[in-house]
Amino acid sequence: METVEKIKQQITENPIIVYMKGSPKLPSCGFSSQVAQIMINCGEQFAFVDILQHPDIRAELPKFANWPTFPQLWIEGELIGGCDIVVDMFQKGELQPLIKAAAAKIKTEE
Ligand SMILES: N[C@@H](CCC(=O)N[C@@H](CS)C(=O)NCC(=O)O)C(=O)O
Ligand code: FES
Repeated sequence: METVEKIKQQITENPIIVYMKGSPKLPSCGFSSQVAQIMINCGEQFAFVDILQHPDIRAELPKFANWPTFPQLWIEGELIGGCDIVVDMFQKGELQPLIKAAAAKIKTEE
């Protein structure tokens, strides 16, 4: 499958997905670690892709997303942002409702 198709499939099939360096349990970069910690804190399941294991996605996603860096949080097929934005939204209490709403939809669909 073409990389862009793979990305589209991932963001469609996973209502909450983080593209990051390393894994939530073992992040390979402080920015990815911060976002993973916040996601864990929100208490809902989320998917992740370790872009260090997927150089094709690392190369293609920034073009597709029009966002140059990692991590990237995507909710329901839309880019929410990187580390700065996620931290800011979390601190303002704006992230949790988004996560909860997306997670609630997953639970209803099951
Ligand atoms: N200010 C950024 C910090 C993230 C960042 O600068 N990421 C860099 C270093 S980890 C990056 O992804 N560079 C491109 C790459 O490594 O492919 C944010 O809010 O997400
Ligand atoms: S890997 Fe060096 S700043 Fe993220």
